[in-house]
Amino acid sequence: MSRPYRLLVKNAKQLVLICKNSEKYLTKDGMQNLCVIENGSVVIGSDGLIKAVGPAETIRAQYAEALFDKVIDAAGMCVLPGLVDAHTHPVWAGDRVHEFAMKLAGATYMDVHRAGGGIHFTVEHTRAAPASDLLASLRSRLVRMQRAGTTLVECKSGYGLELQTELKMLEVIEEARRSLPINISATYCGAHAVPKGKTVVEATEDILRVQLPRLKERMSAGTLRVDNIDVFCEQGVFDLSSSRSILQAGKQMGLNINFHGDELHPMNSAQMGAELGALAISHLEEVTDAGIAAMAKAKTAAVLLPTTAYILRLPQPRARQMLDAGVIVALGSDFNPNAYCCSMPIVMHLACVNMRMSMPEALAAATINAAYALGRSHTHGSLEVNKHGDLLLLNATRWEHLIYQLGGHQELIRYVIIKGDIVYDNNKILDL
Ligand SMILES: N=CN[C@@H](CCC(=O)O)C(=O)O
Ligand SMILES: [Zn+2]
Repeated sequence: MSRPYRLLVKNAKQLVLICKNSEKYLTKDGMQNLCVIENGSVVIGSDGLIKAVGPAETIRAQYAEALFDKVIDAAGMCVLPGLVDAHTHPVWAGDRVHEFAMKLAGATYMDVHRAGGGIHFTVEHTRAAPASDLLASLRSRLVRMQRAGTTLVECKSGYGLELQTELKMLEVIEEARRSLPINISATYCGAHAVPKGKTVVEATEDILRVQLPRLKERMSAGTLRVDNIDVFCEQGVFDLSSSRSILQAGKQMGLNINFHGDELHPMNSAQMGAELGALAISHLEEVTDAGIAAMAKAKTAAVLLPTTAYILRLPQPRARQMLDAGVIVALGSDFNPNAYCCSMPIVMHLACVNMRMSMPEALAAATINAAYALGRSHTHGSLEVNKHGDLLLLNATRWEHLIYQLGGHQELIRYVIIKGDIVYDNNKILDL
């Protein structure tokens, strides 16, 4: 018989709870003043949920008689909630390393896209790839993210642009969800680009009349779980009105609206998303002041993606204006063949240096606010009783080292824990 408690992590130099009053998200001062306990412990039950967090002395007294499957002495270490990556495109075949060279030589994202590269290149390879290959590469990407501290990740389809391949991608995501410990939020992104040979109107019709109805059947039958609907709302891709009709149709099916907006051109995507009750909008490099105000009012999260602006040499999203206006700011890696980054610690570092966020703001954005953007902040994003026991242990006495040491997360992260189980032990890997 299993013992009543799965894990005790005791005596952490810093135990970073993020928040402690069941906040669904943090804004403004709440993001600056994270809840941190010096010398703390956390208890995870056999159901994988957090049973207690607090000062080490208090937990020691309360759990003096308890039995634990495992005890980790975290003296000299920091404990943080597992990181949440709110935006990724991790299912695809065919890398685009050749395009990186083109972009370094001056080609823009849309130059490459119009020349038949970019998303179209990946679509061609992903359509041709067997599901087993897509699953194998997805697994290794997710394991890589997990090693960098991510315990909940959003995963999009969107390199099929027709029913069969979009379903193939969502099935691969579903299989990963069933077979890997990492938590997944699945997103249907059939409107990621207008497929070759179709107009926007035809592509929109195909999504509304063919793809979404089939998806609805599969969701009702319980063979596919999809959480969010996404569209690339952009000049030369899906315009405002086609984006609106696709997002509305998804919402009617019970999906959360969570889409790409105002990336390369100001499209008024933010205002449209706020009006539709979008849970999140990603990118926002070109969002207007009115868009920022609308998102703050509607509690629509802004998922900022520092790797995109960095790699494409775009203007940075105006994080400071959004934060000052009270927008719920979250972060994502945007892992995709254009931006090959699996590491949320690197994303937080870029957010601090290039977008002028503070370290506490970046950590809040990569935990509780990213969980909010995925509709999961009641279960993830902070170390609070009854939430999932997903955490990281750092070989450092201050948590800020995770952001400060650019690219140092591989050495810093000692353990990654999901629902009380150790899913990554740095010492064991290094011993191999
Ligand atoms: N902007 C649209 N989609 C992706 C890029 C996808 C790709 O280039 O394959 C993004 O979020 O950056
Ligand atoms: Zn994206």
